[in-house]
Amino acid sequence: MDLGAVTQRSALHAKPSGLVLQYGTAGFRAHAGHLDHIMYRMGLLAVLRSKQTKSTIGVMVTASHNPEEDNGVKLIDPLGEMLAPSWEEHATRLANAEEQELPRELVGISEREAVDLQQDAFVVVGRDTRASSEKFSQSVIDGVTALGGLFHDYGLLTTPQLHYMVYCRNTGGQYGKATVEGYYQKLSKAFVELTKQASCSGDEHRTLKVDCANGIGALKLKEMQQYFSQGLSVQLFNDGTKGKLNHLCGADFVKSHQKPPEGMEMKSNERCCSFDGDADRIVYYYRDADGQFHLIDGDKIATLVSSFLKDLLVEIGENFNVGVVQTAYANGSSTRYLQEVMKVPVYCTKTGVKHLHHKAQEFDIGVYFEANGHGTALFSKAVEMKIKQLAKELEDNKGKAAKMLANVIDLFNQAAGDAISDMLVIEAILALKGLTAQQWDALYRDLPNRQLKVKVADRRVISTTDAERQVLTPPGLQEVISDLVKQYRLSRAFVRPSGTEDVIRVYAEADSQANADSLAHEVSLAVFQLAGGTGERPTSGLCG
Ligand SMILES: CC(=O)N[C@H]1[C@@H](OP(=O)(O)O)O[C@H](CO)[C@@H](O)[C@@H]1O
Ligand SMILES: [Mg+2]
Repeated sequence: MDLGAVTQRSALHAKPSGLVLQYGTAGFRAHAGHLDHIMYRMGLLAVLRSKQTKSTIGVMVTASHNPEEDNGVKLIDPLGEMLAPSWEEHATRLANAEEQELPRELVGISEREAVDLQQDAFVVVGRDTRASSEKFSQSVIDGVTALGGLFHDYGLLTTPQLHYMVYCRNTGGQYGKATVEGYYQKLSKAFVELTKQASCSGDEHRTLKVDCANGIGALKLKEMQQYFSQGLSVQLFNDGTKGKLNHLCGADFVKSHQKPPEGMEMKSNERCCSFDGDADRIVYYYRDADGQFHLIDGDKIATLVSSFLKDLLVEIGENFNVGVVQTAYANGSSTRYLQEVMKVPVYCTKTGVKHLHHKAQEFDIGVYFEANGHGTALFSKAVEMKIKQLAKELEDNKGKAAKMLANVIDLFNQAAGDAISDMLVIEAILALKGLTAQQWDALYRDLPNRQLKVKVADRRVISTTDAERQVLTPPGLQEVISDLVKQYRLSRAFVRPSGTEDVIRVYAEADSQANADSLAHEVSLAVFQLAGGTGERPTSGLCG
């Protein structure tokens, strides 16, 4: 390791004194002014991880749905997955080390992780459309080359596209070609094949309105649309030509405010969807004939997808085990519908896609979605091979179903939740089933719910268990929450420290919106009192 080069260059990427950042649920995120040294150091860390795993590692520069002024960075592990937890700790240590400590930290990580320093390293880099992202990707590359690593800079990519590239590169091209063109072709081919099988009753040429959050999704969807235009026309809004990234638009805005994005013209009963700023989340929505807005979130996407997959499995007569993975934020109605009506086993994990992804890998077919629209479906290798073989062998309706399944497998991005891939999956399913957005929405009715945020002096005072549904500390808080919940019908509430913001998140649901709001408010007050709230006491009627 040429530690001289590391030190020399680190002076060009100086750490602001006193700044402490943590590798959280989605890597590092902060105001862009605080991040240059982090980028450089993540380039260094990616080299060590690449040497240790003898694989290509990804580094994505993005802050997803956060404001334009922020930025962030995360590492992508060999199979397109989020960075392993023990390396998250290394990332945090490296990020916070003083400059003169850097060489020692790098040696320490290499020793602890038994990194073979003679091994070559290869890192792929991608970035979103933020003004600071281009310069930051250069800082990452500075870190990579300081440790002698080789790299490929993909430039502008959606986050899931970079996950896909990493996965392709580390599986010898079996998963697909590791180019943007390869991604477009693989997904579009599967989509066009699928929609050819649809009877297209009524809606001969399908159209969809897409709010791209003024982000990278707009650029990539514009490039890609010619590949799938046979099966779907997309009309892009908030494409970045005028508006500001994530400002009053995008999947996070629509989900948390439960209203349409600015800048989109919605006619009644038109199917619309929103991506977030790095295009790894998607939510759908429509306005009914009375002008009322209806959100179709990640829970309903998981329901649509798993019911479609189950029907196809019944048709071909295969009894694979299908599981759905959610977090505590999943609407109670969705969990009940999946378990009681669809008879699908449902599991709850901690928030953050890495937890859902790992759980989903335990099934033959694992479908996972966060309520906010981040998710995908995973198919075990054995299942994938079996289905692709059946698609060749079976005939008639069974053969048709097996071919559909084979195409759906290719259409999902199994490396990560992906707004573009999920959009095409959903559009194909709706076309094949002849469903309108309203009919999809009518599968079950969401329980009214409310999310709030509470500021506390130190959010680590709240610890949780049972997939974040129960509070362990501070003492007494869980009892208060349980008592409050008992005072409402069909109610549920939990609190947890956010992994991406310095707040405690409060979630409540109940039989009416007024009751969900009131329960969320009372729980917020309990958090404020028992967990060291700062600033103003929570007032009722606040939307988190
Ligand atoms: C309630 C909620 O939506 N939480 C989000 C948010 O995490 P927090 O730990 O709640 O801040 O950001 C994560 C990363 O994007 C995402 O995975 C997660 O679902
Ligand atoms: Mg995102």
